[in-house]
Amino acid sequence: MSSTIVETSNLTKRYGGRTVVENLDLRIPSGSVYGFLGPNGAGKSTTMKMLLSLIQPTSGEVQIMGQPMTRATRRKLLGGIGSLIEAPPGYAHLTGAENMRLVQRMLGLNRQQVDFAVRAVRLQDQMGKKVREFSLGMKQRLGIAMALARQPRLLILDEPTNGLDPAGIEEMRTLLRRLAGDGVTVMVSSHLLGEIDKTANVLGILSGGRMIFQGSRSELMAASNPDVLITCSAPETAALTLHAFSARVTESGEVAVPGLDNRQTAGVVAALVSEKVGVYGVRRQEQTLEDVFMSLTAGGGL
Ligand SMILES: Nc1ncnc2c1ncn2[C@@H]1O[C@H](COP(=O)(O)OP(=O)(O)OP(=O)(O)O)[C@@H](O)[C@H]1O
Repeated sequence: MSSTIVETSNLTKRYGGRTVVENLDLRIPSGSVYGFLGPNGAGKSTTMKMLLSLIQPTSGEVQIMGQPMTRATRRKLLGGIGSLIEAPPGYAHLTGAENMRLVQRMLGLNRQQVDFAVRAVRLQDQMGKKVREFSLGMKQRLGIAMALARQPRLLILDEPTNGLDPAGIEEMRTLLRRLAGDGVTVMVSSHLLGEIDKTANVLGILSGGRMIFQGSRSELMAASNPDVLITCSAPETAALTLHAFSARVTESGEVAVPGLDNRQTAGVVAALVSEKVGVYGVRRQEQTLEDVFMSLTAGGGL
């Protein structure tokens, strides 16, 4: 069995002359929580809709569970995928239980499957309420229960934390982790790294329709190249000496030099010493994952 549950090659979507998803090579390992990140408009929803065959790619391929998504395989493959795209589904004037019964009938499921899904999202005590009385978080969880009822191997969730308060976000995190623990692969999108970085073990970062990073959190941190900060006797002179490296003096009086590897750092220090600048200290700027994400998506790539 393939250890990659979703794989795309050169997946591309154009609307008119505009390319909104470009040559995407997505790799979602089986059993992972895959955090699909990118600013609004980056193309996350469009990609998810292509994975679900809701829209047709302009070019490129989608493989799910080792099989290409085609007209012939579509029905079977979609049977193994649960999804929540756009606003949570569910009829507001019906109760949670009535909504779930509709799903049960539509998909030809048994009672146990529905009960399992409702328990998985911890809604079993709220099912008598009308959906219009649900909080947004409860509506999202009901939507996930609907997606889970068919016991999918893959769950695709588009921004399930959108509009949730911090407690709701935390609840969603716990739920996704639990699902992954039960063996469901979860692909979840967000425009906020902080909302999914603790849940996801693989990250895919999209910017302007292109994948600018795909890998683990630690790979993302390793791929970043934080500024080198130099404390020295004559910051202005140092910045001038290192003008070619785009050095600048920071507010705290250090000299910040971007984009240096270790060898270049040693060269820069040697250059300062030969200019008779006293070098007191050299360190890398501390970066959070959020900093790396922000600079990646702002700059458009690694
Ligand atoms: N049917 C369509 N026709 C034309 N352009 C579209 C269509 N659907 C999406 N787009 C454009 O494609 C780009 C990507 O949209 P998409 O919804 O995939 O982004 P996203 O990353 O999911 O962002 P968001 O979080 O805001 O939904 C946007 O610029 C959007 O305007």
